[in-house]
Amino acid sequence: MAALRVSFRALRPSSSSSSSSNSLVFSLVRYLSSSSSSSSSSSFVDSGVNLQKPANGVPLRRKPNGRNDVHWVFLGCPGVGKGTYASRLSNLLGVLHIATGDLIREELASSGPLAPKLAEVVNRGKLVSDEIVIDLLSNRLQAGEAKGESGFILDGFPRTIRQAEILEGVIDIDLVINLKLREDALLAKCLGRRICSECGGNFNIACIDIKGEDGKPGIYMPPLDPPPHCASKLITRSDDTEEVVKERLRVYNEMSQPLEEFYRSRGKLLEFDLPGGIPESWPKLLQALNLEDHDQRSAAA
Ligand SMILES: Nc1ncnc2c1ncn2[C@@H]1O[C@H](COP(=O)(O)OP(=O)(O)O)[C@@H](O)[C@H]1O
Repeated sequence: MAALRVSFRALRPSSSSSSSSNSLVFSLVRYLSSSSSSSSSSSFVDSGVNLQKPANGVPLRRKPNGRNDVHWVFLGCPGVGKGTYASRLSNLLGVLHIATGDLIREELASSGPLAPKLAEVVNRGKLVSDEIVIDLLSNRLQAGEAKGESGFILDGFPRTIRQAEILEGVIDIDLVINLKLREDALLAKCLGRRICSECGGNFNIACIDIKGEDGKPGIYMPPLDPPPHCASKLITRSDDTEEVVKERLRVYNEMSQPLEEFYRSRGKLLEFDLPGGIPESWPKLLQALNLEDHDQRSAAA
């Protein structure tokens, strides 16, 4: 994606001291071993209804060097588009996008000592242990910090209350965006997912067109087609089979309510119902976050 410029219509000053990524790295590990929990919450965002705007503007902190220092989390079912929107937002804001699913897949591809154990868990649609996920996340943050990276959007973490408690104990998460999509579209979205084995680009060949009925609105999500040079190199994730996706959806639904409540009760949850595909949803998500994408506006002009 081309570099994007962004204007912040509503900046809030930093409201509480938050640990640096460095202390997060070590604290994550320390917290895991002590397994204690604490919450350092400061309420930035009203608990939400659909498309509710943060009452006081989106919680962005601008560092003296002009970089943004956001600590955001994306929640949402498999197939909802967490990766797509987290990646777009991280480009827009100039912060890291860290997807624990990607970290796990990198570990799987490395054929390291953890790979066989991970493959067995992931390919059954189960959750990897908190210990392993936190270890991978800590390593990623540590590598990022060595390169001077700061600010992040987490995608796929936390997934359990324990992970949320550990994270909350070590860093002040500003905002949790909970993406939602009707159940009947999720399976199709997962099964339509394709990755270019060469460039790593993510595409979706599913065309979802669900008509409205009984007063419920329909939804149209066009495919996200690969460019011609990727079309012959598409692969499917090994856990995107119908059986495994159904298990992942079941596991997600089991864990999601307490997780949502965890963040709702801290005033950090922004609920966002996807109204359709990317062209329809992206501008509305930006609107809900009180952000502007200049490139998109000039492209539309
Ligand atoms: N935070 C996490 N805790 C435990 N397991 C995880 C976590 N994040 C990812 N995983 C594992 O990686 C798999 C793929 O995750 P992800 O790429 O986020 O896909 P999706 O959201 O579509 O299920 C999950 O099914 C799970 O096995």
